Amino acid sequence: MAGSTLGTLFTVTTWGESHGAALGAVVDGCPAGLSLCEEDIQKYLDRRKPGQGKYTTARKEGDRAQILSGVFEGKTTGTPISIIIENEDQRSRDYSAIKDCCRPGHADYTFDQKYGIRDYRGGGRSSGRETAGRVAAGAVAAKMLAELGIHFTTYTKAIGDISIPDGAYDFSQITENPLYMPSRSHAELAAAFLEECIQKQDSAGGVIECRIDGLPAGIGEPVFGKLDASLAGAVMSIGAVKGVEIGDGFGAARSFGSLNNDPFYADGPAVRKKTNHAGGTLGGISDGSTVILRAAVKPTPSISREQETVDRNGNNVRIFIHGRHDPVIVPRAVVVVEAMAALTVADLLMVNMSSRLSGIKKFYRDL
Ligand SMILES: Cc1cc2nc3c(=O)[nH]c(=O)nc-3n(C[C@H](O)[C@H](O)[C@H](O)COP(=O)(O)O)c2cc1C
Ligand SMILES: C=C(O[C@@H]1CC(C(=O)O)=C[C@@H](OP(=O)(O)O)[C@H]1O)C(=O)O
Repeated sequence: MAGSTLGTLFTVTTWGESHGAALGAVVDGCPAGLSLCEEDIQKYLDRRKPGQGKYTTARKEGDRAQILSGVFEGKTTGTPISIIIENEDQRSRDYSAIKDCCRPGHADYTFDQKYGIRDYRGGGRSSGRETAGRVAAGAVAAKMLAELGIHFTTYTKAIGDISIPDGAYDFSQITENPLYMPSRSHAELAAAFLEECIQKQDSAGGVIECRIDGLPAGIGEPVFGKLDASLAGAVMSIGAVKGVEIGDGFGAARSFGSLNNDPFYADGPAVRKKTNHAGGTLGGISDGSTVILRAAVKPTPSISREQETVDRNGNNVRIFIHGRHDPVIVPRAVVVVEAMAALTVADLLMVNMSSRLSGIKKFYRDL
Protein backbone atom coordinates (compact mmCIF):
# COMPACT_ATOMS: atom_id res chain seq x y z
CA MET A 1 0.00 0.00 0.00
CA ALA A 2 3.04 2.25 -0.44
CA GLY A 3 2.81 3.91 2.95
CA SER A 4 -0.11 6.25 2.32
CA THR A 5 -2.48 4.72 4.89
CA LEU A 6 -2.41 4.90 8.71
CA GLY A 7 -4.53 2.98 11.23
CA THR A 8 -6.23 -0.38 11.64
CA LEU A 9 -9.97 0.30 12.07
CA PHE A 10 -10.16 4.11 11.85
CA THR A 11 -7.89 4.64 8.86
CA VAL A 12 -6.68 7.61 6.86
CA THR A 13 -5.21 7.69 3.40
CA THR A 14 -3.83 10.94 2.04
CA TRP A 15 -3.37 11.59 -1.65
CA GLY A 16 -2.10 14.35 -3.91
CA GLU A 17 0.95 16.49 -4.42
CA SER A 18 1.92 20.07 -3.70
CA HIS A 19 1.77 21.07 -7.38
CA GLY A 20 -0.99 18.81 -8.67
CA ALA A 21 -4.60 19.82 -9.20
CA ALA A 22 -5.72 18.96 -5.68
CA LEU A 23 -4.94 16.91 -2.61
CA GLY A 24 -6.97 15.35 0.15
CA ALA A 25 -7.77 12.42 2.37
CA VAL A 26 -10.05 9.41 2.67
CA VAL A 27 -11.12 8.50 6.20
CA ASP A 28 -12.50 4.98 6.50
CA GLY A 29 -14.01 3.40 9.61
CA CYS A 30 -15.57 6.53 11.09
CA PRO A 31 -18.77 5.33 12.78
CA ALA A 32 -22.15 6.37 11.35
CA GLY A 33 -24.15 9.06 13.12
CA LEU A 34 -21.44 11.65 13.84
CA SER A 35 -22.52 15.23 13.04
CA LEU A 36 -20.01 16.50 10.50
CA CYS A 37 -19.91 19.45 8.12
CA GLU A 38 -17.29 21.22 6.04
CA GLU A 39 -16.98 23.96 8.65
CA ASP A 40 -15.78 21.40 11.24
CA ILE A 41 -12.93 20.56 8.88
CA GLN A 42 -12.32 24.16 7.80
CA LYS A 43 -11.65 25.29 11.37
CA TYR A 44 -8.77 22.83 11.51
CA LEU A 45 -7.45 23.63 8.03
CA ASP A 46 -7.41 27.36 8.77
CA ARG A 47 -4.88 26.75 11.55
CA ARG A 48 -2.46 25.22 9.00
CA LYS A 49 -3.20 27.38 5.98
CA PRO A 50 -0.16 28.92 4.22
CA GLY A 51 0.20 32.58 3.24
CA GLN A 52 -0.85 34.03 6.61
CA GLY A 53 1.84 36.51 7.56
CA LYS A 54 5.59 36.85 7.59
CA TYR A 55 6.34 33.66 9.50
CA THR A 56 4.71 31.42 6.90
CA THR A 57 5.34 30.68 3.23
CA ALA A 58 4.00 33.34 0.87
CA ARG A 59 2.12 30.68 -1.12
CA LYS A 60 -1.55 31.73 -1.02
CA GLU A 61 -4.01 28.88 -0.68
CA GLY A 62 -7.64 29.08 0.41
CA ASP A 63 -7.41 25.45 1.57
CA ARG A 64 -11.19 25.05 1.25
CA ALA A 65 -12.35 21.58 2.20
CA GLN A 66 -15.07 19.86 0.23
CA ILE A 67 -16.63 16.63 1.49
CA LEU A 68 -17.28 14.33 -1.46
CA SER A 69 -18.68 11.27 0.30
CA GLY A 70 -19.56 9.60 3.57
CA VAL A 71 -21.84 12.34 4.94
CA PHE A 72 -25.59 12.60 4.38
CA GLU A 73 -27.84 15.29 5.87
CA GLY A 74 -25.05 16.41 8.19
CA LYS A 75 -24.26 12.97 9.60
CA THR A 76 -21.58 10.43 8.78
CA THR A 77 -23.00 7.33 7.10
CA GLY A 78 -20.27 4.84 8.08
CA THR A 79 -18.91 4.79 4.53
CA PRO A 80 -15.55 6.28 3.47
CA ILE A 81 -15.36 10.05 3.95
CA SER A 82 -13.50 11.61 1.04
CA ILE A 83 -12.27 15.19 1.38
CA ILE A 84 -10.75 17.26 -1.44
CA ILE A 85 -8.75 20.50 -1.20
CA GLU A 86 -7.92 22.16 -4.50
CA ASN A 87 -4.45 23.63 -5.09
CA GLU A 88 -4.86 27.22 -6.26
CA ASP A 89 -1.37 28.76 -6.21
CA GLN A 90 0.96 26.10 -7.63
CA ARG A 91 3.06 28.67 -9.53
CA SER A 92 6.55 28.43 -8.07
CA ARG A 93 9.32 30.91 -8.67
CA ASP A 94 12.41 28.82 -9.09
CA TYR A 95 11.87 25.08 -9.18
CA SER A 96 12.73 24.78 -12.90
CA ALA A 97 16.08 26.50 -12.26
CA ILE A 98 16.98 23.93 -9.60
CA LYS A 99 15.18 20.93 -11.05
CA ASP A 100 18.36 18.88 -11.44
CA CYS A 101 19.76 19.79 -8.02
CA CYS A 102 19.11 18.14 -4.69
CA ARG A 103 18.03 20.64 -2.07
CA PRO A 104 20.09 19.94 1.08
CA GLY A 105 17.80 18.79 3.88
CA HIS A 106 14.83 18.16 1.58
CA ALA A 107 13.75 14.86 0.02
CA ASP A 108 14.87 15.50 -3.58
CA TYR A 109 17.89 13.18 -3.46
CA THR A 110 16.14 10.29 -1.73
CA PHE A 111 13.05 10.51 -3.96
CA ASP A 112 15.32 10.42 -7.02
CA GLN A 113 17.08 7.35 -5.65
CA LYS A 114 13.84 5.56 -4.78
CA TYR A 115 11.62 6.35 -7.77
CA GLY A 116 13.98 7.54 -10.49
CA ILE A 117 11.42 10.21 -11.39
CA ARG A 118 10.41 13.35 -9.50
CA ASP A 119 7.91 16.13 -10.12
CA TYR A 120 10.39 18.98 -9.72
CA ARG A 121 7.71 21.70 -9.55
CA GLY A 122 7.79 21.35 -5.76
CA GLY A 123 8.22 18.83 -3.00
CA GLY A 124 5.41 16.62 -4.37
CA ARG A 125 4.41 14.06 -1.75
CA SER A 126 7.33 15.18 0.43
CA SER A 127 5.96 18.73 0.57
CA GLY A 128 4.57 19.99 3.84
CA ARG A 129 1.46 20.66 1.78
CA GLU A 130 0.60 16.95 1.99
CA THR A 131 -0.26 17.61 5.63
CA ALA A 132 -3.42 19.48 4.55
CA GLY A 133 -5.01 16.05 3.96
CA ARG A 134 -3.87 14.85 7.38
CA VAL A 135 -5.39 17.88 9.07
CA ALA A 136 -8.71 17.45 7.26
CA ALA A 137 -8.83 13.80 8.39
CA GLY A 138 -7.70 14.69 11.90
CA ALA A 139 -10.62 17.11 12.18
CA VAL A 140 -13.01 14.17 11.67
CA ALA A 141 -11.24 12.12 14.35
CA ALA A 142 -11.18 15.08 16.76
CA LYS A 143 -14.91 15.68 16.23
CA MET A 144 -15.64 12.08 17.15
CA LEU A 145 -13.34 12.21 20.18
CA ALA A 146 -14.89 15.48 21.41
CA GLU A 147 -18.23 13.66 21.65
CA LEU A 148 -16.52 11.24 24.04
CA GLY A 149 -15.03 14.05 26.14
CA ILE A 150 -11.50 13.70 24.74
CA HIS A 151 -9.85 17.06 23.99
CA PHE A 152 -6.52 18.27 22.62
CA THR A 153 -4.47 21.32 23.54
CA THR A 154 -1.56 21.78 21.15
CA TYR A 155 0.86 24.68 20.92
CA THR A 156 4.36 25.89 20.19
CA LYS A 157 6.52 25.14 23.22
CA ALA A 158 9.78 26.38 21.76
CA ILE A 159 11.26 28.19 18.78
CA GLY A 160 15.02 27.92 18.60
CA ASP A 161 16.28 28.38 22.18
CA ILE A 162 13.21 30.31 23.29
CA SER A 163 11.34 27.70 25.27
CA ILE A 164 8.35 28.13 27.57
CA PRO A 165 9.07 26.41 30.91
CA ASP A 166 6.75 23.50 31.79
CA GLY A 167 3.54 24.76 33.32
CA ALA A 168 4.20 28.46 32.62
CA TYR A 169 1.46 28.46 30.02
CA ASP A 170 -1.35 30.91 29.38
CA PHE A 171 -3.57 28.85 27.11
CA SER A 172 -5.70 31.88 26.25
CA GLN A 173 -2.65 33.15 24.31
CA ILE A 174 -2.47 30.18 21.92
CA THR A 175 -4.76 31.71 19.33
CA GLU A 176 -3.75 35.29 20.16
CA ASN A 177 -0.36 35.20 18.42
CA PRO A 178 0.57 33.78 14.99
CA LEU A 179 3.21 31.55 16.53
CA TYR A 180 0.60 29.67 18.66
CA MET A 181 2.73 30.20 21.78
CA PRO A 182 0.87 30.10 25.11
CA SER A 183 2.95 32.96 26.53
CA ARG A 184 2.87 36.51 25.18
CA SER A 185 6.40 37.37 26.37
CA HIS A 186 7.90 34.23 24.81
CA ALA A 187 6.01 34.89 21.57
CA GLU A 188 7.55 38.37 21.42
CA LEU A 189 11.05 36.98 21.99
CA ALA A 190 10.47 34.28 19.37
CA ALA A 191 9.21 36.84 16.85
CA ALA A 192 12.38 38.92 17.32
CA PHE A 193 14.52 35.78 16.96
CA LEU A 194 12.70 34.85 13.72
CA GLU A 195 13.21 38.36 12.32
CA GLU A 196 16.95 37.85 12.81
CA CYS A 197 16.79 34.44 11.10
CA ILE A 198 14.95 35.93 8.12
CA GLN A 199 17.53 38.75 7.90
CA LYS A 200 20.29 36.14 7.81
CA GLN A 201 18.44 34.15 5.09
CA ASP A 202 18.18 31.30 7.56
CA SER A 203 15.39 29.21 9.12
CA ALA A 204 14.59 27.94 12.61
CA GLY A 205 13.15 24.86 14.30
CA GLY A 206 11.36 24.24 17.56
CA VAL A 207 9.16 22.05 19.71
CA ILE A 208 5.41 21.39 19.63
CA GLU A 209 3.58 20.06 22.69
CA CYS A 210 0.27 18.21 22.52
CA ARG A 211 -1.79 17.41 25.62
CA ILE A 212 -4.68 14.96 25.42
CA ASP A 213 -7.26 15.25 28.20
CA GLY A 214 -10.24 13.04 28.93
CA LEU A 215 -8.76 9.77 27.73
CA PRO A 216 -9.81 7.09 30.22
CA ALA A 217 -7.37 4.48 31.54
CA GLY A 218 -7.12 1.33 29.43
CA ILE A 219 -6.63 2.55 25.84
CA GLY A 220 -3.71 1.20 23.79
CA GLU A 221 -2.35 -2.18 22.82
CA PRO A 222 0.20 -3.95 25.01
CA VAL A 223 2.91 -4.78 22.47
CA PHE A 224 3.37 -3.22 19.02
CA GLY A 225 0.32 -0.96 19.04
CA LYS A 226 1.26 0.76 22.29
CA LEU A 227 -0.30 4.17 22.80
CA ASP A 228 3.12 5.85 23.04
CA ALA A 229 4.60 3.88 20.13
CA SER A 230 1.57 4.58 17.93
CA LEU A 231 1.60 8.29 18.76
CA ALA A 232 5.34 8.48 18.12
CA GLY A 233 5.03 6.67 14.77
CA ALA A 234 2.19 8.88 13.60
CA VAL A 235 3.87 12.12 14.66
CA MET A 236 7.30 11.10 13.31
CA SER A 237 5.66 10.57 9.91
CA ILE A 238 5.18 14.35 9.60
CA GLY A 239 7.87 15.93 7.43
CA ALA A 240 10.59 17.73 9.41
CA VAL A 241 9.72 16.03 12.74
CA LYS A 242 12.98 14.62 14.06
CA GLY A 243 12.06 13.46 17.55
CA VAL A 244 9.09 12.62 19.77
CA GLU A 245 9.02 12.57 23.57
CA ILE A 246 6.28 11.17 25.79
CA GLY A 247 6.06 12.61 29.30
CA ASP A 248 9.56 13.42 30.56
CA GLY A 249 10.97 11.67 27.48
CA PHE A 250 14.75 12.01 27.25
CA GLY A 251 14.73 13.76 30.64
CA ALA A 252 13.71 10.45 32.25
CA ALA A 253 17.09 9.03 31.28
CA ARG A 254 18.73 11.44 33.73
CA SER A 255 16.20 10.85 36.53
CA PHE A 256 15.94 8.26 39.34
CA GLY A 257 13.26 5.63 39.92
CA SER A 258 12.28 7.38 43.15
CA LEU A 259 11.64 10.62 41.23
CA ASN A 260 10.43 9.28 37.93
CA ASN A 261 7.73 6.93 39.30
CA ASP A 262 4.35 8.62 39.61
CA PRO A 263 2.83 7.65 42.99
CA PHE A 264 -0.77 6.42 42.79
CA TYR A 265 -3.42 7.42 45.31
CA ALA A 266 -7.06 6.59 45.82
CA ASP A 267 -9.45 9.52 45.43
CA GLY A 268 -12.73 7.90 46.51
CA PRO A 269 -13.39 5.21 43.91
CA ALA A 270 -10.95 6.84 41.44
CA VAL A 271 -7.27 5.97 41.16
CA ARG A 272 -5.09 8.99 40.41
CA LYS A 273 -1.39 9.84 40.19
CA LYS A 274 0.39 12.54 42.15
CA THR A 275 2.75 13.39 39.26
CA ASN A 276 2.79 12.62 35.55
CA HIS A 277 6.36 11.95 34.49
CA ALA A 278 5.07 9.03 32.41
CA GLY A 279 2.98 11.35 30.23
CA GLY A 280 -0.26 9.43 30.67
CA THR A 281 0.78 5.95 29.54
CA LEU A 282 2.09 2.84 31.30
CA GLY A 283 2.85 -0.37 29.42
CA GLY A 284 1.56 1.24 26.24
CA ILE A 285 -1.90 1.73 27.78
CA SER A 286 -3.40 5.05 28.88
CA ASP A 287 -3.42 5.53 32.68
CA GLY A 288 -6.20 8.12 32.83
CA SER A 289 -3.97 11.18 33.27
CA THR A 290 -3.18 13.76 30.61
CA VAL A 291 -1.24 12.30 27.70
CA ILE A 292 1.70 14.61 26.99
CA LEU A 293 3.75 14.40 23.83
CA ARG A 294 6.32 16.70 22.28
CA ALA A 295 7.62 16.79 18.74
CA ALA A 296 11.00 18.26 17.76
CA VAL A 297 10.77 20.02 14.39
CA LYS A 298 13.90 20.79 12.40
CA PRO A 299 14.57 24.16 10.70
CA THR A 300 13.00 24.49 7.25
CA PRO A 301 15.45 22.96 4.78
CA SER A 302 14.78 25.37 1.87
CA ILE A 303 16.67 28.54 2.80
CA SER A 304 17.57 31.36 0.45
CA ARG A 305 21.27 31.40 1.39
CA GLU A 306 23.68 29.93 -1.11
CA GLN A 307 24.34 26.24 -0.32
CA GLU A 308 26.55 23.42 -1.58
CA THR A 309 25.00 20.42 -3.28
CA VAL A 310 25.26 18.08 -6.28
CA ASP A 311 23.27 17.86 -9.48
CA ARG A 312 21.90 14.77 -11.22
CA ASN A 313 25.07 14.43 -13.29
CA GLY A 314 27.20 14.17 -10.17
CA ASN A 315 28.67 17.69 -10.38
CA ASN A 316 29.37 19.73 -7.29
CA VAL A 317 27.24 22.86 -7.65
CA ARG A 318 25.96 25.79 -5.60
CA ILE A 319 22.22 26.16 -5.14
CA PHE A 320 20.11 29.31 -4.67
CA ILE A 321 16.52 28.68 -3.59
CA HIS A 322 14.22 31.65 -4.19
CA GLY A 323 10.85 29.94 -3.76
CA ARG A 324 8.13 30.45 -1.18
CA HIS A 325 9.09 28.74 2.04
CA ASP A 326 8.21 28.79 5.72
CA PRO A 327 10.98 30.49 7.71
CA VAL A 328 9.84 28.24 10.57
CA ILE A 329 7.61 25.17 10.21
CA VAL A 330 6.60 24.84 13.86
CA PRO A 331 3.49 27.11 14.05
CA ARG A 332 1.97 25.55 10.95
CA ALA A 333 2.73 22.03 12.15
CA VAL A 334 0.99 22.52 15.53
CA VAL A 335 -2.37 21.45 14.14
CA VAL A 336 -0.72 18.68 12.10
CA VAL A 337 0.62 17.12 15.31
CA GLU A 338 -2.84 17.44 16.86
CA ALA A 339 -4.42 15.80 13.81
CA MET A 340 -2.02 12.86 13.89
CA ALA A 341 -2.60 12.42 17.64
CA ALA A 342 -6.39 12.50 17.14
CA LEU A 343 -6.25 9.93 14.32
CA THR A 344 -4.09 7.65 16.48
CA VAL A 345 -6.33 7.87 19.53
CA ALA A 346 -9.49 7.35 17.44
CA ASP A 347 -8.01 4.22 15.91
CA LEU A 348 -6.81 2.80 19.23
CA LEU A 349 -10.24 3.43 20.77
CA MET A 350 -11.90 1.45 17.99
CA VAL A 351 -9.39 -1.39 18.36
CA ASN A 352 -9.92 -1.32 22.12
CA MET A 353 -13.64 -1.98 21.83
CA SER A 354 -12.88 -5.63 21.10
CA SER A 355 -10.45 -6.19 23.99
CA ARG A 356 -13.04 -7.45 26.50
CA LEU A 357 -15.83 -10.00 26.06
CA SER A 358 -18.14 -7.71 28.06
CA GLY A 359 -17.51 -4.99 25.48
CA ILE A 360 -18.46 -7.26 22.60
CA LYS A 361 -21.59 -8.45 24.49
CA LYS A 362 -22.66 -4.87 25.10
CA PHE A 363 -22.18 -3.98 21.45
CA TYR A 364 -24.16 -7.10 20.43
CA ARG A 365 -27.02 -6.30 22.82
CA ASP A 366 -27.23 -2.73 21.50
CA LEU A 367 -27.63 -3.89 17.89
C1 LIG B 1 3.50 22.16 7.63
C2 LIG B 1 4.85 21.97 6.99
C3 LIG B 1 5.38 22.98 6.21
C4 LIG B 1 6.62 22.83 5.59
N1 LIG B 1 7.11 23.86 4.83
C5 LIG B 1 8.30 23.71 4.22
C6 LIG B 1 8.80 24.74 3.37
O1 LIG B 1 8.19 25.79 3.18
N2 LIG B 1 9.99 24.52 2.76
C7 LIG B 1 10.72 23.37 2.96
O2 LIG B 1 11.79 23.25 2.40
N3 LIG B 1 10.27 22.40 3.76
C8 LIG B 1 9.08 22.53 4.39
N4 LIG B 1 8.62 21.52 5.19
C9 LIG B 1 9.50 20.39 5.50
C10 LIG B 1 9.66 19.38 4.39
O3 LIG B 1 8.41 18.94 3.96
C11 LIG B 1 10.52 18.21 4.93
O4 LIG B 1 11.66 18.69 5.57
C12 LIG B 1 10.95 17.30 3.79
O5 LIG B 1 9.82 16.57 3.37
C13 LIG B 1 12.06 16.32 4.19
O6 LIG B 1 11.58 15.43 5.15
P1 LIG B 1 12.31 15.23 6.57
O7 LIG B 1 12.66 16.61 7.04
O8 LIG B 1 11.27 14.58 7.44
O9 LIG B 1 13.51 14.38 6.33
C14 LIG B 1 7.36 21.64 5.79
C15 LIG B 1 6.82 20.61 6.57
C16 LIG B 1 5.58 20.76 7.18
C17 LIG B 1 5.03 19.65 8.01
C1 LIG C 1 2.18 25.19 0.26
C2 LIG C 1 2.49 24.77 1.45
O1 LIG C 1 3.75 24.75 1.98
C3 LIG C 1 4.79 24.45 1.14
C4 LIG C 1 5.66 23.42 1.82
C5 LIG C 1 6.90 23.20 1.06
C6 LIG C 1 7.70 22.01 1.37
O2 LIG C 1 8.70 21.79 0.66
O3 LIG C 1 7.38 21.27 2.32
C7 LIG C 1 7.33 24.11 0.10
C8 LIG C 1 6.55 25.29 -0.28
O4 LIG C 1 5.69 25.04 -1.37
P1 LIG C 1 6.07 25.17 -2.88
O5 LIG C 1 6.18 23.77 -3.32
O6 LIG C 1 4.98 25.91 -3.54
O7 LIG C 1 7.38 25.88 -2.98
C9 LIG C 1 5.61 25.69 0.83
O8 LIG C 1 4.85 26.76 0.39
C10 LIG C 1 1.48 24.24 2.36
O9 LIG C 1 1.91 23.66 3.37
O10 LIG C 1 0.29 24.34 2.08
